[in-house]
Amino acid sequence: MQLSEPIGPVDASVVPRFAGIATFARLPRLDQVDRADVAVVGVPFDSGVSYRPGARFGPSHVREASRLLRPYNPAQDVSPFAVQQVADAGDIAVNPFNIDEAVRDIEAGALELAEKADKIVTIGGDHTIALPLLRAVTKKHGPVAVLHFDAHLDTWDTYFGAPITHGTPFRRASEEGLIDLTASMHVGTRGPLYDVGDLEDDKRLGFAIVTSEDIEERGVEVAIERIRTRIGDKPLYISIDIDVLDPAHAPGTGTPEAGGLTSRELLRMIRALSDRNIVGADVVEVAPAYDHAQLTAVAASHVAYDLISAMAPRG
Ligand SMILES: N=C(N)NCCCC(=O)O
Ligand SMILES: [Zn+2]
Ligand SMILES: [Zn+2]
Repeated sequence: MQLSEPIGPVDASVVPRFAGIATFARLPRLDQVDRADVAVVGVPFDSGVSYRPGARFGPSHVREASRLLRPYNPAQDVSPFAVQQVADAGDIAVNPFNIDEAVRDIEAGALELAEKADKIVTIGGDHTIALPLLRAVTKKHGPVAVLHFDAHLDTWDTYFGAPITHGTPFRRASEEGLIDLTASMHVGTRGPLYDVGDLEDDKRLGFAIVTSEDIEERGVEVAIERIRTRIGDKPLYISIDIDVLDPAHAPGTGTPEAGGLTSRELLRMIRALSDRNIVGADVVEVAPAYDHAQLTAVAASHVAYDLISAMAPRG
């Protein structure tokens, strides 16, 4: 925690929210506050995608859409920028032509940032980046419970022989022992797979699953109960692929799947985690070229805001 009062966002009643350079939620930059309880960092990398490219433009698009966020979050009864120092750490900019080098540099960038920030909320970028982010966060916390919101499993083995892609981060992370597989789960999965073996492989790794259909059939409350029981009080890393939302709520993404969650359902699940031990989070796969009226970026910025709110100290 900081000794002095946190420096909050630019006051929208003094400087109109559409003015000035966009940091996340108009927060100070990390170099303006020295250190932070929570740093928001962009990773503009999308060389791991299997379909539509463009998530490299995600961080700046989400920052633009985050101008409208306000300082008090009634859904969690917390002022997330007043009870902890939150700052924008800019981007970890990496080589778009060399995935191995990029992944090494994302991990190094996250480790360097962790010296100045207790927790990191990363805006992607494609889902490949979850692998180096997990490598970094587990250096401090050991294996973490991973709560993975996504239409996809992202535990496939390889694509075109490539082991590090946006469809494989949780396979590699499982193999490396980064994930506490007794406490991890996918939420919101749906849509066509390659083979029934995809699900068998995933189960063998040890993930539990709450599908989009489960949520439709049994409701969000039941899903929340299952999530809370599964993760317990383990150090928790939350990885949110924005394509967990239905394309109606998040069209701006690279591998959209019909039949997904509403943003209201997703936000409700995140808000139910404010008493858990969240050690880091990412929001990935926002691809502005397919977005309309900032629909996807507004959803992603609110998701990041509620993650930061859920990280805030209480009482
Ligand atoms: N991580 C995301 N968004 N997508 C993975 C899709 C893998 C595939 O193309 O089959
Ligand atoms: Zn996905
Ligand atoms: Zn994904």
